[in-house]
Amino acid sequence: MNTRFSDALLARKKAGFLPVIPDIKCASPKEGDLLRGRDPVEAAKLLAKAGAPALSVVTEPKNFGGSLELLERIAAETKLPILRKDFITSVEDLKLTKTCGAEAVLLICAIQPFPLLMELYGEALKIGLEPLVEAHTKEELIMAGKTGAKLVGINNRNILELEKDDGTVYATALLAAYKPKDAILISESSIQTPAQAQAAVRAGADAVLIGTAIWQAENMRERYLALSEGL
Ligand SMILES: O=P(O)(O)OC[C@@H](O)[C@@H](O)c1c[nH]c2ccccc12
Repeated sequence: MNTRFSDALLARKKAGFLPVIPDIKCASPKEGDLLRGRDPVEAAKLLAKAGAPALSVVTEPKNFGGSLELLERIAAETKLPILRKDFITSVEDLKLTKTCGAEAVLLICAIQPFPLLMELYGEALKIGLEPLVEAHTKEELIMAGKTGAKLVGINNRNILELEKDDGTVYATALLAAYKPKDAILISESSIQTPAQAQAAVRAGADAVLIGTAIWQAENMRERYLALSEGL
């Protein structure tokens, strides 16, 4: 039996760590190439060894340099529950997500009307994927609640601007009060320091999702460990 994505986060929290989900992201529209010669599969393995309870893999190719092949390789080689991060808008895409070995899938409120979001949410569950419903505004969080989401993300940046804006964890602090009751909350994007990760948790997040700050570190393992401290 594979571990569920959300259970892995809660287990890490119980063990006394701040659950940090590393985002395996090859490039960012804001920062450009993030790999700087590193192999993303090796980096995923290194972060798994450092204690990451779960991973996120961005598969969008044009702006983020990802691929489904990358997802497949990381799922096979790390055995961790993986979230597929992309701009998913069809049931077909959900099926592919499962085939490639993901446990969870990102559904972004901002990119689809509510009926489609609802359909994708239901289909994801049927296929055996845990949906992470991502919001950036109060309205979107309320929309996430209406889907019945148990796993909710607050994106501190605006994904519609391809995250070129400067987000701050303040977005999590402002919006956390509107999260669906009993949902597990993940604060995503623009978290750079241990203090910011801790601030997101104080604001109500159960876990944080961090890409750029880990990739920009000279020593990814050390940066990962520093961000996970202090629960
Ligand atoms: O690199 P950062 O600022 O730590 O952010 C990671 C992640 O949250 C961000 O890349 C992201 C959030 N939602 C997305 C949807 C698609 C692609 C990427 C994303």
